[in-house]
Amino acid sequence: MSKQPDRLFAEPLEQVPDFVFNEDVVRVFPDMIKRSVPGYPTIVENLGVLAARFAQPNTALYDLGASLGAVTQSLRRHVRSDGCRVIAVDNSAAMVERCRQYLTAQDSMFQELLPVQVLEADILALPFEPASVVAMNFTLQFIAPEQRLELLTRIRQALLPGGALILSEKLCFADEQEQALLAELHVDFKRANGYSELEIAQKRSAIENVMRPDTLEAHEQRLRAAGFSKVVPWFQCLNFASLIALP
Ligand SMILES: Nc1ncnc2c1ncn2[C@@H]1O[C@H](C[S@+](CC[C@H]([NH3+])C(=O)[O-])CC(=O)[O-])[C@@H](O)[C@H]1O
Ligand SMILES: O=C(O)C(=O)Cc1ccccc1
Repeated sequence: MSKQPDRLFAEPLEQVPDFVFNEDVVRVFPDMIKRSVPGYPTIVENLGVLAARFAQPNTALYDLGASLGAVTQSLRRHVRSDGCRVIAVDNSAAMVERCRQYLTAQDSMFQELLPVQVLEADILALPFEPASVVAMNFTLQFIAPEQRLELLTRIRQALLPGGALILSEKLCFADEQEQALLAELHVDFKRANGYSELEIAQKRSAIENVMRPDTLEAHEQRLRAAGFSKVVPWFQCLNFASLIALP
């Protein structure tokens, strides 16, 4: 399970292809996400702490768009409720294969971890079991905008009273000046983490057609339309934020 530095966009590409979660991305993903998403380690660790408050005995905890299972591992480190199990879902075969290897490694290092099931599936086509916690850590932004409300509505219907959806996303901003400042500060963050101007520019064109951020206000409105009664932002670092949505 070698972890390599992300150099995917280091050399000039004649045409930058759309970003896909393939084997090349899997090999560098832990490095890529840490160097690209300000606050990512803090969000992942605290997601487990937050989840422990909402988790209820004998229920499912979902990690939707689990990638390599960083959130699943955090849930398993922090949630102590009896009879809970984690269902990690991702539609990238390459991610799922490596995620299973990481979770097997976690199992061999710790005792009495929550049982976990890793599903290779499209979350848009997945029937949800009753759940006390649903985590979507930077996944909704990759779902086609016109499908987001229906997905959130199905998640809301699966959530048990007292449970929560924890939703982390890259944000955009209606105010031009705020948008420009936070986008520039995000580029500064990437530079400070060793990405070149070329890497930053090529990555930007790779993700522009596949990752579509919303404003905080759009998230709040849509979560309410999906049936959530309360939306509580608990973290923001530059243009990346995480929200707790209560049923
Ligand atoms: N329709 C879909 N169904 C299932 N999975 C999907 C779908 N669309 C995209 N994905 C998956 O969602 C994940 C998004 S990454 C999540 C990081 C992780 N949560 C982390 O906390 O480390 C975010 C990022 O790379 O910025 C990828 O693994 C996709 O394959
Ligand atoms: O790199 C970026 O600019 C991002 O916004 C986040 C990201 C992180 C990992 C994969 C795709 C997008």
